Amino acid sequence: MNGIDFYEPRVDLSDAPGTSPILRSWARCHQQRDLPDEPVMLARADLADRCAQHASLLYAAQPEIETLAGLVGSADGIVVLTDAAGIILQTRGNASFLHRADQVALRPGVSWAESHRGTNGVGTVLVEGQALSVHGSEHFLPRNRILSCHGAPIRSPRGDILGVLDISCEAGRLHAYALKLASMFARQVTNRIMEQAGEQPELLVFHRQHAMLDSIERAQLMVHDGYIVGANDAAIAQLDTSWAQLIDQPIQAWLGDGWQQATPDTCTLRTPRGLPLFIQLRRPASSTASPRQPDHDTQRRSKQSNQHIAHPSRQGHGKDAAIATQHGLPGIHALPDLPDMLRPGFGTALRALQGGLAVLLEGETGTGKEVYARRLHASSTRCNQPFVAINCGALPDTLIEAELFGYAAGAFTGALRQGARGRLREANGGILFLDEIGDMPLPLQTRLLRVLQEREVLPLGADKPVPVDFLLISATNQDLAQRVQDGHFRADLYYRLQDHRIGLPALRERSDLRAFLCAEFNRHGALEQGMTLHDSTLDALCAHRWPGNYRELQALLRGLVLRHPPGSLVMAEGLPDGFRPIITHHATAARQDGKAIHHIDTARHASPVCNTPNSLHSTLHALSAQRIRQALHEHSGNISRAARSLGIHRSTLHRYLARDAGQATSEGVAGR
Ligand SMILES: Nc1ncnc2c1ncn2[C@@H]1O[C@H](COP(=O)(O)OP(=O)(O)OP(=O)(O)O)[C@@H](O)[C@H]1O
Repeated sequence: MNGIDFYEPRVDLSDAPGTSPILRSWARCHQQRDLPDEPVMLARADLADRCAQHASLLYAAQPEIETLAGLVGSADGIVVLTDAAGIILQTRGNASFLHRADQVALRPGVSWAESHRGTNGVGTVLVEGQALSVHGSEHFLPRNRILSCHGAPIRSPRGDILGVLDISCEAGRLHAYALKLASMFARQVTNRIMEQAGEQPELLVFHRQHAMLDSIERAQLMVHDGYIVGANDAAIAQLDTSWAQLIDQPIQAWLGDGWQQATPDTCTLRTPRGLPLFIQLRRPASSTASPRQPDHDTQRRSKQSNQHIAHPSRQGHGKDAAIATQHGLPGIHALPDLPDMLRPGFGTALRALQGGLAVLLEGETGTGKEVYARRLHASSTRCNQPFVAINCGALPDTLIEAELFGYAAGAFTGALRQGARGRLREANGGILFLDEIGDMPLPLQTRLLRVLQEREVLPLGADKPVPVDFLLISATNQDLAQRVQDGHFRADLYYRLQDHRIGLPALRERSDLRAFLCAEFNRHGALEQGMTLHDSTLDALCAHRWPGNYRELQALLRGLVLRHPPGSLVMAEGLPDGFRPIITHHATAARQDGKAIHHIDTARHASPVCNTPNSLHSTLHALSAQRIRQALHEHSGNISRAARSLGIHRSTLHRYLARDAGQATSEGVAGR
């Protein structure tokens, strides 16, 4: 049997406790009285949510999983990928062993956290924070002793544990290289996250031996504005340091001035500690600008804002402009998807609209009323005709009449010589969308009612009305019936507008909120940048009220992606003010086929992640809050300048402030 040794599992309990990870784990399991008898598992829908949450990990790990499955599959083994809570996201490999593994619940959706499955090659790796093997009888639970497991933590470039890559096979059939393989492939996942991070930050590769620069042993550093924002474990080992000491430090402190000379061609440098290194710049921050221009952020921001402009789904949605006309744009595929709960009624709404009924969209601000109206337009037979959107709340009183109804030549001083058609006539043949209709001034309501009843417009100064043909969609975030009662809105217009009413649900009412938040986060660039929302962050986001609904969400996600370096595990403390971290000890109810089985204690299992070196550098802890406040004061609140004066990276100061705010908030709550 090539490469397979027979292994006699043995646990030497005579060893002093605490000397081996396996013994420490057994001691923990003995202490824990409520180790569950049955596997703790997620319902299928919850597993799908979990996979959406960890899409960037699954995406980055796929090549390794495929290659490894091919390797270990021939030796009757399987590859297992879990998240940082120990929940299996994916298994691949030998089909007959997959079947056997299924019998011991080594399958997607099951938690292999140590507190659920005892000592094992996933949960114990998470608690110990290191790669290790658990052979046969070393498993705490007798039923798992048919297994040999070799697990290695997958780390984010900032050192947080994102999950475990595990190779499992039958006990007694141990591949001699399994643990080394798992560790190498886990590192390769981190490397890929670093390499996939787009143009920025810069990526430096180094090693003491030239030939190793292209090997899996190569050290990698991500550098942003001269600060280290990510490292793989080979870099940590070669620099003989830890993530906590390295991250957010000036690269100069570790590699000296020589790093400035790094180019795609190999060069050499000597670190301040005298270590000679071969180094290459694998990814310059920008292909056009000099790699180390300080203005990277400006470039990044402008790239984002260009995307913002170019993204068709965001075109013409600005609420600043009172009026927007679009001819057949954007296409339906460019618009955000409708929430599931709105889909069944969409066809009816479209038929009603095309049949000439006035459609009224009601919902809080930012619930997607304009998106819905644009979808109706894009799906209608008038999709190639104009879509004229008028924000009735933003029209200046003086211009209203002329803008909406148009005017005849020479109608008033300053008027265009040839007159103006007015927006209502511009909608001719297409769709008129009256947004924030509840804010329309009363005199205008009277004129609008006449247009709707008679289907003709009388421009200012004209003596003959002009026929118009448009379909009407109105939208409001107010209680129109109440506005009528209060005398602010004409009752007859109110009834004329609502032949067909549609209520748009608030974001917080979405039943698929968790999965939706993950999907939107990925859509905003998190997938490509290897970013993951931590459980605590998702809990806080799901508990938020979202008064600004989708608009607020889009702004938040854009900010999160911009403020965190690629490969980040985004913790709740990294959320802005107002998103109070919620600590849930029984966050996810795990169900299968509708019946409750167990609670998966996500907060508890996430704790190994929280205990790993985190993003805040230790020198920052030493900086007193007062010094930070003083620096901010001295630089009039300018974060970049304050951070520079403190000698830390801007993103670090942002995270510190967010964390500080979070602490202040929870202290405030506790103090009440
Ligand atoms: N289902 C959705 N999924 C993702 N994003 C969405 C969704 N619906 C709307 N959005 C986004 O939310 C933002 C606000 O949408 P929209 O302008 O349609 O809301 P609104 O209800 O018309 O707001 P207001 O009441 O303030 O006029 C837009 O950027 C839009 O792209």
